[in-house]
Amino acid sequence: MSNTIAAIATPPGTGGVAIVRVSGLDAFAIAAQVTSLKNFTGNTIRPCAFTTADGQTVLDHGLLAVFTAPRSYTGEDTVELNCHGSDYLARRLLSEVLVAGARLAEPGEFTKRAFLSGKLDLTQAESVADMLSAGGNLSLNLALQHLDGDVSREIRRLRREILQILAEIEAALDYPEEIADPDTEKIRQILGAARETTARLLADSDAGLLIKSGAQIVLAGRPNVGKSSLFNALLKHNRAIVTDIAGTTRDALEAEADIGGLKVTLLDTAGLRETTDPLERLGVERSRACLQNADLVLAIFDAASREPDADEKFWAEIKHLPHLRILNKIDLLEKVDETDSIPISAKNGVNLDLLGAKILEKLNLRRVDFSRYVYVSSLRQKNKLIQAAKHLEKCLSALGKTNYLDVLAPYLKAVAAALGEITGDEVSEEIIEQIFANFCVGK
Ligand SMILES: Nc1nc2c(c(=O)[nH]1)N(C=O)[C@@H](CNc1ccc(C(=O)N[C@@H](CCC(=O)O)C(=O)O)cc1)CN2
Ligand SMILES: Nc1nc2c(ncn2[C@@H]2O[C@H](COP(=O)(O)OP(=O)(O)OP(=O)(O)O)[C@@H](O)[C@H]2O)c(=O)[nH]1
Ligand SMILES: [Mg+2]
Repeated sequence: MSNTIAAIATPPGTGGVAIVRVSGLDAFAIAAQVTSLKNFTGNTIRPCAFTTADGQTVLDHGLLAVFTAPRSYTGEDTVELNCHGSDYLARRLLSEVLVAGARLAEPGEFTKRAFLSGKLDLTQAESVADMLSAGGNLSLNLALQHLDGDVSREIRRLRREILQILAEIEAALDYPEEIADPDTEKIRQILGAARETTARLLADSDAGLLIKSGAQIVLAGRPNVGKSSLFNALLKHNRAIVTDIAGTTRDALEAEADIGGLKVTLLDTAGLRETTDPLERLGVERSRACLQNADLVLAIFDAASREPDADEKFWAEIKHLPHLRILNKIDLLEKVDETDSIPISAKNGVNLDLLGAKILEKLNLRRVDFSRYVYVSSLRQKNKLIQAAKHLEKCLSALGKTNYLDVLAPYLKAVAAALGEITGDEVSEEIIEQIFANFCVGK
């Protein structure tokens, strides 16, 4: 099987430009067959003709980007055929590249090669997929932090300190005559600091995971309180039908919005009330199902039409869920005197920025600061951190009980192994396969 891989790197459909990527030992030989160029100099992009593999028929006039190993994304010789952005043309060029000797890349295989050649570590490689799915400024900055290697640097620094202690203990064990036991107090200090760092990383990982996945926010309330109006206002377009008839929304409506840089899935639901209308009742059932999966429920009340009993009944359903209380239609009031709710007017767009800030605060994302902290953002990384923290605890408790430092060695090794799996410094082939299998073709 050829070692040289190829794929279309751009999405299907019509666009300005489409890119066919080719990476591996035969990349230049293949490019010589399917282009009018014969010499390939690294870090150049040149106009040329793209042809069939037999060189007989011109298919397009485009640009060829050339990267010579190891100075490329994959670390291998790479060419990128930049053709006119036709789906057909890109697929045709890819098939000529395959005729010329490449094989189709597997999902994530370019990035996997970048990892295997040491261009990216595992947290960086994982972040490439996160860059592609970033749906707001927060998730973009989070992915970028991983891509820049900030997370790896912090994890590697921790791991180096653990390995250093391990080395000192083992040296003293191997050469008891010449090398003194390392200082217990110093070890305690280093391990204590490592415990603090892992605890901080774990505490912040929920923010990282939420930023990456985006939050599910459900708009709930009695009929006619203005759920659909707020839905439209947050989306900045009139997606949902708004009328003054109670029971307008039947099915749950779902749409993506950007709230303070956070990617959010907003769900507009049918107003919650007892009803004999079978259609409306199905809608109410759906509303209740949505509530259970919400990261946050916006519990909306109507400032102009309070119905204490009905409001209380609705509130009883919501109050045990993560929620914000919202008082809508404040434009109809002379003065707002409720302090436990966020006063807004969905219709006039009043206080929507305040609502956005409160949403971020409620989701614990208000203090996210990429310039000061790193955020673990995958369950895989988080689970490894939990393992590292567990073994660190064992080290610290053993350290309190004995002066024989060699009992620490297996725990220290386990900490280092868990940290090494995060960055990919100690990782099995199986895990690597699993990570890259989730990528798309061409990445
Ligand atoms: N056309 C194109 N655009 C792209 C990519 C790509 O592969 N091709 N990328 C793919 O995701 C991203 C950019 N990532 C890249 C990272 C490193 C190198 C690279 O050639 N690095 C060399 C040379 C560095 C240099 O000359 O300064 C190296 O690291 O040695 C290329 C792309 C986004 N845009
Ligand atoms: N004055 C005022 N009217 C509002 C405001 N928000 C919504 N309304 C009006 O309230 C009525 C109901 O609004 P909707 O957004 O359809 O309410 P809903 O909660 O989705 O209602 P259902 O789907 O029936 O449960 C409409 O006539 C809106 O124009 C507001 O902030 N101020
Ligand atoms: Mg509605």
